[in-house]
Amino acid sequence: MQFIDRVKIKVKAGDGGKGMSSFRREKYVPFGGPSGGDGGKGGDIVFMVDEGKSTLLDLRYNRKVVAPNGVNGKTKKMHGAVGEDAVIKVPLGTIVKDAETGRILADLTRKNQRAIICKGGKGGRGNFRFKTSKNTAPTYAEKGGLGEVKDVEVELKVLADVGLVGYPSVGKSTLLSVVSAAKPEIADYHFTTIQPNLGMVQVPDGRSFVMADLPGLIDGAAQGKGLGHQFLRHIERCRVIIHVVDMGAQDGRDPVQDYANINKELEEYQYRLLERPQVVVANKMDLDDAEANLARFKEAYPDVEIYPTMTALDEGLEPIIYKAADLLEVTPVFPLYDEEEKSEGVLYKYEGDKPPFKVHNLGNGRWKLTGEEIETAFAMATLDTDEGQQRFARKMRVLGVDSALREAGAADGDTIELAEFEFEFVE
Ligand SMILES: Nc1nc2c(ncn2[C@@H]2O[C@H](COP(=O)(O)OP(=O)(O)OP(=O)(O)O)[C@@H](O)[C@H]2O)c(=O)[nH]1
Ligand SMILES: [Mg+2]
Repeated sequence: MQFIDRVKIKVKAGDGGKGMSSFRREKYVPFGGPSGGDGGKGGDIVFMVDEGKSTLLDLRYNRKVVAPNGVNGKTKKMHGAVGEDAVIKVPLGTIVKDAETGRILADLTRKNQRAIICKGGKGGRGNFRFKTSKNTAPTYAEKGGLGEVKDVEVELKVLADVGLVGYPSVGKSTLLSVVSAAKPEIADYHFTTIQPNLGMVQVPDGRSFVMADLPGLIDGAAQGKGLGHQFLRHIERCRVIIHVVDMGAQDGRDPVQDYANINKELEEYQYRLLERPQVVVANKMDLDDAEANLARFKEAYPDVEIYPTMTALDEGLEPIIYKAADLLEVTPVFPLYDEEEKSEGVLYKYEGDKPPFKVHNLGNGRWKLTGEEIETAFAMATLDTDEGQQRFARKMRVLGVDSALREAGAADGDTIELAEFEFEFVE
């Protein structure tokens, strides 16, 4: 599940300090030689991976980053101090492009990776450097070099960190709408949400993460009921789950049972989603039976930490945001893609669990892929951003199908079944 977070910023490396022009003046040394020191180098603009970050939110508030200049050279051959590098910390998977040319300046895919995006200007040389046998008293000293300036586009293909899970109409979309700027559709009928919505959540202490509002689950989802597989698949990439339970128990539902049922579906699904850390939310505490239901819930699950909320009234959400951020810090980062897997585009792997995909060998190296879940597979990687849809429509390439056909020895007109395939988006 991905969407694109993109910020344009201006960056400027520090200018080099001026070289000094001066002469030694000492007692008993009437004509001292040149003694002007070199200027310091200007600071570089460095982008660096910080695994603690998952969004580019900081950059939105700081659109111009300037590294300090080098200090001018001094007398007595003393160098000016070097300007410190300005280090811009970004999440793993960030790409830095030149905004004018679109050229990729850095693709930050490794832990602690650093990339110099703008070089600081060189320090100018002081006049003592220009002393020669012919000119023993040069007055000339160099100016410092200018620091590079660039407009850069910083781009991150974001994976959702936190996913909202629960039965339909428990208030998942409402929760996302309150804690982020996202505007998902909210309504009192089931399955209002059929595609994930993503929002950026900012924790008051400065941390931030991406939250996905997912379609509601129902009993039997793990067996594929009610588009269950499609919906559960979205959760695979979320590191932390916010499990929302409706304590109002409308529609004759029982929150105690609901909680167990949803966890059962998570457990039965192939990637053992139940092992993801959960924040359990008791929503709709404003409704009549909610208190009594919550008491029963606590009795049934004395070990479960539960957060009571009235999401629609924006009550009780802050502790949930903190808790989710804390859990993210101790939950491993899902790698965006491995080094080897990376080609020009981002490579996605889809492993089918339902009916395998069928490849119809049309001959002449052409083939057609069909299967119930193909759309889901593609949507999973593109998500429903406008940009994603366009990419989806125009620039996708499925890999490995030719070799699968070859291996199976499929003649023209034959159809083979495929359990998994890889695809990538090509720029
Ligand atoms: N009384 C009350 N109603 C709430 C609260 N939070 C949400 N609701 C209402 O519950 C209904 C469903 O809310 P949604 O946020 O659309 O629920 P959802 O879980 O996203 O539902 P699906 O997308 O269908 O899975 C809406 O009418 C909300 O206004 C709350 O704290 N109290
Ligand atoms: Mg919804």
